[in-house]
Amino acid sequence: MAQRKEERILEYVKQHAAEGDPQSVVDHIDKYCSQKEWAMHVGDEKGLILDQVVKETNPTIVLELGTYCGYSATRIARLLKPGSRLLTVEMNPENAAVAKQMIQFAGVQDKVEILEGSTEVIIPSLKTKYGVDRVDFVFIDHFSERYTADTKLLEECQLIKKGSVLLADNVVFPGAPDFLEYVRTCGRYDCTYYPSHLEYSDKLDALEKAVFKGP
Ligand SMILES: O=c1[nH]cnc2c(O)cc(-c3ccc(F)cc3)c(Cl)c12
Ligand SMILES: [Mg+2]
Repeated sequence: MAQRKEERILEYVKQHAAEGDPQSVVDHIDKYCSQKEWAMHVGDEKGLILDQVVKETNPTIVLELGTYCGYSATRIARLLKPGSRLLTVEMNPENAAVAKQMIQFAGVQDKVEILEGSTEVIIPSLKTKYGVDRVDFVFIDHFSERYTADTKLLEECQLIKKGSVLLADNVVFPGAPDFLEYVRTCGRYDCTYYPSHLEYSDKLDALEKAVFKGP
């Protein structure tokens, strides 16, 4: 029996999902985490909203804050057009190791790069160290206490441009009240609220989309 829950999830996927099939990986993580062990993936219900926003944005460069086991990285990467890429930031090295294997098993490793470290250090290095000019889509799903600071950092580093889409998870549970206040009142974002439920639960949660209108 693998020691950590995240390793047990990976083991279950490797034993039951179809290798090279990202949808199968996503479906099996959802199956395991709804039936056996709850885990903080964006999940199937909010995942459908994520899918819809990714499809309507059709991004070339995606930034994800909070990789965890690679569920949403796999979910997003399966929708990306050829030549596009997803950079995902994870500060927990054990989670990054699980995510790397999950993404590899799903066969989306050519589109996904895992950046290990904290967002406040990595975001300012994206242009110089990772050759990023602008990001088209940001999935914010790390720590709600960092949502506002990292959004301001993306603006200050000129990593988002007019039309860049931010999509934040957990704006109801655990909640990100200062983030909602900021994007809804600073005057630089067009915001949309998507009510849903916490992953694998009937607790209320929601996603907030904030489209940047420019500096
Ligand atoms: O920390 C999180 N980062 C990114 N997504 C998260 C998420 O989707 C859910 C939760 C959560 C919610 C309720 C609960 F009882 C335990 C955990 C957390 Cl804590 C995070
Ligand atoms: Mg989340």
